[in-house]
Amino acid sequence: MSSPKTVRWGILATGGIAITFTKDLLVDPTTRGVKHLKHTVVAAASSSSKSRAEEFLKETGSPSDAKAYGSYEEFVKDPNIDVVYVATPHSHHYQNAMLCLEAGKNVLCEKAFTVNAEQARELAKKAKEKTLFLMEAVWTRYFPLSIYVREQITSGRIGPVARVISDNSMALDPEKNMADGKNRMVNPDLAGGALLDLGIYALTWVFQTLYHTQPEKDRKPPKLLAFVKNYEPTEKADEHSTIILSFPRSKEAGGEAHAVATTSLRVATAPGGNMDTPCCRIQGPKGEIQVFPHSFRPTRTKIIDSDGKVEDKEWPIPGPGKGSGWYNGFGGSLQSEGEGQGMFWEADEAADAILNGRKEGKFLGLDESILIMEVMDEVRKQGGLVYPEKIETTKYPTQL
Ligand SMILES: NC(=O)C1=CN([C@@H]2O[C@H](COP(=O)(O)OP(=O)(O)OC[C@H]3O[C@@H](n4cnc5c(N)ncnc54)[C@H](OP(=O)(O)O)[C@@H]3O)[C@@H](O)[C@H]2O)C=CC1
Ligand SMILES: O=C1OC[C@@H](O)[C@H](O)[C@H]1O
Repeated sequence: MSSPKTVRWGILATGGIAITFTKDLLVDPTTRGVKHLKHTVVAAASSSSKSRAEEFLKETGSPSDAKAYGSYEEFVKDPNIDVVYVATPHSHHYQNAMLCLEAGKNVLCEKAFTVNAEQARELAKKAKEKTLFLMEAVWTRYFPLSIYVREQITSGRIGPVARVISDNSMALDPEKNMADGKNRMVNPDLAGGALLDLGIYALTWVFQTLYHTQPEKDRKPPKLLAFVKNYEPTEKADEHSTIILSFPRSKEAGGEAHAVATTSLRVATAPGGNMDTPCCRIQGPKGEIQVFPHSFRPTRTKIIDSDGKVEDKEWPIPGPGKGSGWYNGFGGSLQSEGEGQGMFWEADEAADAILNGRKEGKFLGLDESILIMEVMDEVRKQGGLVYPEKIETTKYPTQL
């Protein structure tokens, strides 16, 4: 077998998820059975200072010759970078990803892809114009667990999916943990709120089971009805959103299917850390597939056939040894020995695409990312949630 090809990553921003992702990236791919590619980190950039980027490279165990930059603009000029991982808040994705694409870099951009669908369309257009790879980093889609669930659906195990109930909620106690309103989870200037941060996963499960499993030519956008409750102290970020969706499908494909997607930063899918309640139920006439929390990093499925037979499966995330641990998304990293976070699977997909000349993600292409942004635009429209113009704009460059 030929030796593995190495893909050279640049990390844009040095916050919580950038640390977690980079540690996962540097886990030996053979520990998860990947032999044809390797990842390395050649550069990192911090908008705060060059010294922060240096500290980040040390903290993540990046190679000692990786270059530290104190400016994103300087960083994107580095000729050694094959692909940039964009790890800034949602508000900044459009400007930062556009900066990378304009500089000729492939991009893996954190979720939510952008603030609105128009920005997502502009990024897709630019990537196409420059023949570059661009993918929204919805890591969960690349979990073996997700692949298995989609295969169970397409193989007809539960019959045509009739209904999906999906929740991603975390009781973050915002008054206690985010009292000054500056935290990215509640800060309107950073496109905060449950919908874009957590709701995207509730929608991910709806879309990857009801939409992505359909043959491409049969996929149709859903109609929806939404309710949004704003977080009172800032009034411009949602504390929960509830979305009812109806997916049109041909009679042969099972006819119209329904979904309910809920998200909250006030109440939890797994209250008190109790993981026994499914975060997603995928229901068909021949049975039900249940996925257990958290919906962004699930590690258990249960399939209950209509005759009552139960298949309960655990999906441990491979290590080895010290993985990145479990990042709770608002300032802390809980180290768990032996497990990775599971972000390496999306990194493998991005690297594989780049090595093979593919321009989009296999399990989440740009059209689907754009459609999900359109759904979130509609939810915000129905709920009256508008972000500041400077982060909704498609004008590039805009100083944020
Ligand atoms: N896939 C997943 O599991 C997760 C994904 N995320 C996503 O990752 C992104 C970042 O989240 P997270 O890492 O938790 O956020 P953090 O606040 O921890 O980090 C964001 C980083 O972005 C940079 N940045 C640039 N401009 C700003 C600004 N005006 N305000 C704040 N930060 C800025 C900073 O890095 P610097 O100073 O170095 O430039 C900062 O450290 C979000 O899109 C979020 O949705 C978050 C958690 C989990
Ligand atoms: O993507 C995410 O997954 C984990 C959550 O805790 C975090 O807030 C979110 O950004």
